[in-house]
Amino acid sequence: MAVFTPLNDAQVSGFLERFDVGSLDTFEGVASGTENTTYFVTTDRQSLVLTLFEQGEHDELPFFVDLLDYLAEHRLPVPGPVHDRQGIALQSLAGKPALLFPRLPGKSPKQPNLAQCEALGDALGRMHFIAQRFEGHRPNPRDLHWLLATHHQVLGYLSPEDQALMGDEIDTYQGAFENADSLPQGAIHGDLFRDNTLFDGDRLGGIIDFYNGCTGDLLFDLAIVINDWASDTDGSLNRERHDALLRAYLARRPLTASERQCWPLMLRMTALRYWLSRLLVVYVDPPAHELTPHDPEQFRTILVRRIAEGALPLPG
Ligand SMILES: Nc1ncnc2c1ncn2[C@@H]1O[C@H](COP(=O)(O)OP(=O)(O)OP(=O)(O)O)[C@@H](O)[C@H]1O
Ligand SMILES: N[C@@H](CCO)C(=O)O
Repeated sequence: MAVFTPLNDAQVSGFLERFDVGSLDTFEGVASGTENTTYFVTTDRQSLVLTLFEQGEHDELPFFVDLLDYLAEHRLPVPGPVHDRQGIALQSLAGKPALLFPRLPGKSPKQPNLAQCEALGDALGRMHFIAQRFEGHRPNPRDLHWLLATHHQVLGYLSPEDQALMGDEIDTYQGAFENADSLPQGAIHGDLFRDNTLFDGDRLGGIIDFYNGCTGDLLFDLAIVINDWASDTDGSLNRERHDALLRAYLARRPLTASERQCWPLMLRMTALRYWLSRLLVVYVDPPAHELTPHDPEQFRTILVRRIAEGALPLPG
């Protein structure tokens, strides 16, 4: 369902001629994905991914290209965009902005094992370490300001208890984060769920889908990852996955005192960030296609657990 723009053989072959990647063998639309059109393309030389951008702010695409270039240059497992014969990555095809990527190996883990959690923690720690020196800038579109400005849109769909829960939480974050010492900032992925990683066995083949990438608190990114990778189905933290991921991360980038202090609340704020974004998809801005939206309740459950149980001790 992720082929919003159909392409024919002539369009794809003509497109590939702009690059030094060989000539077209086959191409097929990719069914997963919800926002962009994605094709797997094979040439006589390599496997590639062609993405056409269907929505979003197209003037932000250079930020994503620069970030992926930068991370790939630093040997992070990300798909560095292929540049054409003139050195340009960002293209146009069928009237849409288009990028060509190497196809990375592996598939997304639904239930990551401890070696996979460790591999992801290590890569994220390395990524955050070097991302602090990335010079591009894009404000975090899903930070506390966004929560404050947007949550009113869903309150009318919630029970009185959930309205109070959401409102009280946002008040708490405001009080705490606005008075906290500043947190280390850098380029962040912004949505590093399991389905945005590819694993070949225990080896991390790649981190993909950087289109929520932005400049923000590194801790925000880490909390998103822990809530997705280390939550059990009842929302509570799974100590083994939590420790495997964080031990590897902290070996690459230790947290500051201020980050350690903010950690329990950051886990709550990023849980609420997804509760809210999923509620917006369900009630306010449903997508034009028939894919089943992600369940907001899952992140309400995680939020309630984090409030009741707090964070686990950081390993080491
Ligand atoms: N470089 C790559 N290597 C291998 N597979 C890829 C690559 N890029 C994308 N894919 C595959 O294409 C799918 C869709 O890509 P992507 O996640 O970028 O699309 P999207 O429409 O933004 O989806 P989402 O719903 O995750 O936001 C991925 O789930 C993955 O299977
Ligand atoms: N990772 C998001 C969807 C893509 O932005 C979610 O689970 O709600």
